Amino acid sequence: MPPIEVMPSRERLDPVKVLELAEQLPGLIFQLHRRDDGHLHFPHLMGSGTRLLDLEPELLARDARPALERLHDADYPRLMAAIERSVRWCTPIITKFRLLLPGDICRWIAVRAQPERVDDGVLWHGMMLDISEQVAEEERLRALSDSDALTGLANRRKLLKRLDEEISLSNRHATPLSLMMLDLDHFKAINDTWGHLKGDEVLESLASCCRALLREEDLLARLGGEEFALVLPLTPRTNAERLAERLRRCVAEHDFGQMGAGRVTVSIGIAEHRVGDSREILLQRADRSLYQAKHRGRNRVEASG
Ligand SMILES: Nc1nc2c(ncn2[C@@H]2O[C@H](COP(=O)(O)OP(=O)(O)OP(=O)(O)O)[C@@H](O)[C@H]2O)c(=O)[nH]1
Repeated sequence: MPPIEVMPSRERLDPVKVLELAEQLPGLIFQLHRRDDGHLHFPHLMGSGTRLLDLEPELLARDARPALERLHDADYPRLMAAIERSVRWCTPIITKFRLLLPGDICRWIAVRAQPERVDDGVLWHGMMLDISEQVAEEERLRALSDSDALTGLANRRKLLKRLDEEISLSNRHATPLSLMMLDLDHFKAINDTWGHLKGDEVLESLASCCRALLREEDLLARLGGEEFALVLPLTPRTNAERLAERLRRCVAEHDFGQMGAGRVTVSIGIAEHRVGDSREILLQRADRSLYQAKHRGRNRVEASG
């Protein structure tokens, strides 16, 4: 048997074989040219990824627009800005974008391209790879790391992140922001009397009860155990108090199955953000209000702000 030449010398490389190999590559390799007048086209496109585009390479060799028109609306300006930055500073393009394909299919594509100045503009040598599966996995993991397994609500981590964002918006635009802390009353007794599983059901029902009364932009999170928190953007203290009273009543009147209505109650503490205060201070003030609600008899709302 003749020996297999694993790595033939460059001179003896068969150009046809090299082209065949390039066409088999997952993803695609390309050259993108930008003329000084801004016109973009792909002089070369190769690899199995060209089939994904479903556009004639000859067409794209003259004009890149049919491919660019397939970009997701939110990604088009970002990619154009990355191209312009690359032209200006001669830095590589390293980004990802969504491509909308016929049949409402959306794929995430990673691109990496090295610019080179040529006589009439800039020429990039690059590659693109379909990374939709990795992006979906990343999103799944992110959702898991941001949510509470029992109730499906946001967890403490997500709440703190969102609170930071809302505090910064409230500071910048002087818009109202309230934070609510909710804690089930005598939950230990519920567990002890009806069992831990029933306790879990109560926590899940409480989450649904609250969710039904909230706006899209409100964020309800389970901080742990029987303690919940609610971020209320654009909500002054008086409105938060009204909502808290509705939540309190909703829980007190809710029928939690075999236990009967009126056996589960919640205490609620509210604090309205004061411009300039830190996240920790807002959390402490809401906690203090909750403590007062417990101290003054439970199944009630207290606010500071
Ligand atoms: N079923 C269930 N119970 C939990 C969970 N996490 C914490 N708990 C229980 O919640 C109870 C909380 O008890 P405490 O902190 O004494 O509070 P409480 O009995 O609600 O009393 P007050 O808050 O003062 O009204 C404990 O018995 C915990 O075991 C959970 O995920 N599921």
